Amino acid sequence: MILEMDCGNSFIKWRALDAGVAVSGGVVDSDAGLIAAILAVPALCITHCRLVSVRSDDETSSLVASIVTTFGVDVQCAQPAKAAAGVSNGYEEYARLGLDRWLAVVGAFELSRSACLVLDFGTAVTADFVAADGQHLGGFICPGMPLMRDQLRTHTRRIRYDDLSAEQALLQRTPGRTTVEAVERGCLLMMRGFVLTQLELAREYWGQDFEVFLTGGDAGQVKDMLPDARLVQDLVFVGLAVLCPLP
Ligand SMILES: Nc1ncnc2c1ncn2[C@@H]1O[C@H](COP(=O)(O)OP(=O)(O)OP(=O)(O)O)[C@@H](O)[C@H]1O
Ligand SMILES: CC(C)(CO)[C@@H](O)C(=O)NCCC(=O)O
Ligand SMILES: [K+]
Repeated sequence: MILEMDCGNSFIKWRALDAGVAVSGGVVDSDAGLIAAILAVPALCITHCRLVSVRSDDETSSLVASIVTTFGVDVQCAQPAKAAAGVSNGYEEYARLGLDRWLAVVGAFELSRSACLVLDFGTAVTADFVAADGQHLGGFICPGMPLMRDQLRTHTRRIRYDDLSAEQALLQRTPGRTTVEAVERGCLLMMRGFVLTQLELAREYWGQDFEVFLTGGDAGQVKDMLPDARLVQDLVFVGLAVLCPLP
């Protein structure tokens, strides 16, 4: 079985594949939580492991060490590249492009073989543009919902509310009549506005001739704006499998 992990800034997403099929997986918020979650699944026999991390080298090495010790397997870590799988990295310094973005772009191009706009709604929101010939043009990074709401909560005196009322507030998009509604809906509209500007740019480049890929925890909050977009929650894993093939 292959164990694969996507180590983001807030969460680690993991899953175990048996003959290419996901047999278990989850989302955890710490290394210890990850090991515990995997050990809690009966009859998981991990033989190979691959991961992508946007964390610091120290944090990533420490996670790799825990996996090696606990499961006795080698760990392949996705590495930056100037070009791979038909995609050319568009960054001036290719190694500075976030590896999750690089894998998502490789995954999207693998699935579409056409021009694509890749939108990731995680802790940060990112957009990446890939032309039909595989040239990555670059992209945009801005705060996602978790960062936007935390900035407001941290830097104001009177914005305070709990997670449950936040969830409730997002069920509608009319102007907020409570603080929680005003903040949650305001941040959501920022994110949705971002989507519109990215679409506008993609249309300037490619007309109607491109595919939109959505991924990340908050992708569901914009899906209705893009009926033709492909919501691929495991897009980073698609790219990871392309760049770190395992038997
Ligand atoms: N099952 C889930 N687990 C964790 N977060 C979720 C889940 N479903 C939705 N979310 C939302 O997704 C967002 C986090 O997205 P995601 O997990 O893609 O990012 P991340 O790994 O924290 O960050 P990044 O990949 O950008 O470094 C949060 O706003 C969270 O509320
Ligand atoms: C932007 C994030 C945080 C999104 O997860 C990640 O891709 C990252 O840390 N990137 C490095 C900076 C860059 O991509 O230019
Ligand atoms: K991500």
